[in-house]
Order: sequence, then C-alpha cells, then structure tokens
Amino acid sequence: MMKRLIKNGQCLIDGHLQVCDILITDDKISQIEQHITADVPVDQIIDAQGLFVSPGLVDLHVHLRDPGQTDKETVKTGSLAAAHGGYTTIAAMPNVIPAPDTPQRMREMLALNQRDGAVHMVQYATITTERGGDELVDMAGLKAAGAFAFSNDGNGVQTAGTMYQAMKQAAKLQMAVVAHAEDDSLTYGGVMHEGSVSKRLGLPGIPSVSETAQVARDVTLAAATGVHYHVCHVSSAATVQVIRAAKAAGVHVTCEVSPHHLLLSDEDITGDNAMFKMNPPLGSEQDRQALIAGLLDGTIDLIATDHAPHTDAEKAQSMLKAPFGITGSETAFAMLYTKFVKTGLFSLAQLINWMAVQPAALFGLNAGRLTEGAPADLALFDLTTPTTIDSADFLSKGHNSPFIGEHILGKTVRTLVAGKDVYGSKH
Ligand SMILES: NC(=O)N[C@@H](CC(=O)O)C(=O)O
Ligand SMILES: [Zn+2]
Ligand SMILES: [Zn+2]
Repeated sequence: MMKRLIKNGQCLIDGHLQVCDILITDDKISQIEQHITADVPVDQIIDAQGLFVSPGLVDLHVHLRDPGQTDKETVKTGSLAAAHGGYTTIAAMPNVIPAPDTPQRMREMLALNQRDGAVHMVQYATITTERGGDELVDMAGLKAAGAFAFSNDGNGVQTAGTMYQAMKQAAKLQMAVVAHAEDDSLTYGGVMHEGSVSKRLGLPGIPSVSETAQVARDVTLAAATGVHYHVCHVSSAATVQVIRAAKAAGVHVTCEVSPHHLLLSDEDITGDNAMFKMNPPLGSEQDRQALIAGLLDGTIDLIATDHAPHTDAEKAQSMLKAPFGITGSETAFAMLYTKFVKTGLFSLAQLINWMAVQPAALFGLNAGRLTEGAPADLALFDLTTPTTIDSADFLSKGHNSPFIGEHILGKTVRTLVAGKDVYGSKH
C-alpha cells in the first residue's frame, strides 16, 4: 500500500477555504481532516502550504486530433495539457480521422486513449457515419463498445429527421446526445459573429440564429423523445433564453459554455486575427453578459473548454482561411479565477461546481469531488503568486490561444490522477 499525505492545503469545505490534510491510499482519498497525524508512516508528504487543493477538474469537451491530425495534437500531448490545466477527467470529441463511428473503431480509439492518456478519459462516438449526412451509427453497438455519449461536434446535425431518430435511439439506450448546434443554411461562409464589429472589419459574419434555430428545433425533439440533450458551447443570449424556457418546461436539457465566450466578445476583435476565430464565434457584449447571467441562474450547467488545437502555420493565416478553434485546457482555470473569482463575480465554490462537480454529476462520472473514498484525482493551484500565460509552458502542441500574455493568478502547481503525479512533481 502506497500512502501519501497532502499537508496544510486549503480545501473548499461548505463553500469556504479551510486548512486541510488529505491522506491518499493507493488510488483513493482515504481521509480528509483539518490535521492528520499519521499513526501509520506515510511514503511521502506533499507540502501544500498556501495552495488551493481542488477536486481534479472535469472537461466534457476537448479535441485531441489523434488519430489523423497528430501535427495539431496527440492523445499524449492533449491529455498532458489537460493535466497542466488541473483537469483529471476529459471527454474527447470524435472529430478525428477515422472517427469512432463503429464499435470496432471505438474499441481502437479507447485502446489508444488508454495507452497514451495521462488523465482519465471518456470518448464520444459520432451520431452519424463520419459525422455527416443522415446515416445513424450503430448506437447500441457503440454503447456496448464503451462510448460515453454521442456527438457530431464540429458540425450540426442538419436534418430534423436524423436528429429525431438519433434522440429516440439514444433515449432507449439511456445515452446523451451532445450537440454542436449550427444550421449550415444560416452561416453564409462567415468567420466571426455577424454584427457591427464584423461590418466594421469587413469580415463575413455568422448570424447567431444559426445556433439558436437549431437549439430551438432540438429542445422540441428532446421533449418528444425524453432524451438527455446537452448543448455544446452555447454562445448567444437568444440560445440561453431557449434553453431557459425548455428547462422550465421540464425538458431534459443541459448545456455548457466555453471560457472564451465568458471572457471575450466580438469587441475584443480589433483586426483580422485568427486567434479570435472559433466556432461558435465570440458573440456581442450582450451575449457575453447573458452567458454569465445564465450560469448564475443555473440555465447554463457547466464550463467546458472546447480545447481545439491547430498548427501555428494554420492559425497565422487570415481569419478568412484559418480553421476555427482555440486551445483552452491550460488557461481555463487561471483565466476564470482571475477574471471572475478575484473580481468577486463568482465564488470559488461556484467555479469549482461548474468546472468539476456538475460535469461529473450530470454525466454520471465518478469524479469531481473531494471526499473520502473518492478517486485521488486532485489539482493544487497557487491562487496568490501572479504569473503570465506563456506558450512556452504549454504541453499542448497548439499555441492558438488569445490568452497568451495575460497576467493571471491560479497557476497549476501539481495534478494527481488516481493518486499518481501527472503534472508538477518535477516542475
Ligand atoms: N470549436 C471550434 O472552433 N473548433 C472545433 C470544432 C467544434 O468544437 O465545433 C475543432 O475541432 O477545431
Ligand atoms: Zn462544436
Ligand atoms: Zn468542439
């Protein structure tokens, strides 16, 4: 038996930071007390003096590009990036090549995740073959092979009939349908949010109705089928309102927001800079305020990064050419802590609720909580030493972050997964 004692950290107890010691026995948390005087000798003491000891964060939305686009990221680098951000459980999107759209491909994907993943991983299967068209995957077979949920992330499901059939199947299997909501007939080849800023910059805009119209369709279908319908990266005020109304009507709908949609708006785009190109695009300042309000009133359930690495060369291009997506795993906690908790808008307990507790609880993952008997998945953050986000520190292959150079608090000091060091023990 391996025993490790984390001494003198600060834990959230009843919503407040309090000094605590945590005893880890092998892969589990065996004791949490204000002061543990180990009567049995421990193998190692980790000094957490002055650090926030958090349950490991849970990210329901990451892109690891492996197999198929390993110049952008791999399971190894993407999961290490997650560990660097304090994440100990991540859910990988299926827009890899080949996509996990058959039971055999799912088994291969899970084997790769198992072999190379530095943190706990779960894996989305696609909704349709190769994430396009209208041919539904073998949902029962994919569930049996180990799929976590179904998503065509990267693209919306274009026809209502296909979404309806997918939801009926998924409901029967008690699996969630996780939607990238985007009606292709309403995007007009845009590269940023359609509004006064896109007009000023002369860049083609994406109207926010392309998201809202599809979510409105889907909550209707979710009500009819009873499926757990989860909306990815909600970006507009109107979409928040549709989800708020659906929840009030008793529809089993949950949703996430990405850190960048909370932190930035189209007003931050001052020129043609692909570091600000992502899908859905940054909305207006009113959209951003509505997302914050949606989190605070419970309409939005959780925060997920949509970590979407691309190569430096791809993102050096004009917004007209560069791919959509920015990285997020390594900056999410520190940025949100600095901009929302330090400023008093969110409490630390709320932030951890949205980044760890809720994502695990809503999807039935044994994660997100610091309790005796729970897996020893923990992150130690420094909430007091100012530092600067430097892409040289990134473990991701992607450097496509608009937050490089930001002055932050909340740097990750150490991350443990199942009692083992995955980040920081030698940093
Ligand atoms: N968010 C993005 O802008 N890009 C994602 C796809 C997606 O999440 O829709 C990607 O895979 O690059
Ligand atoms: Zn998406
Ligand atoms: Zn995504």
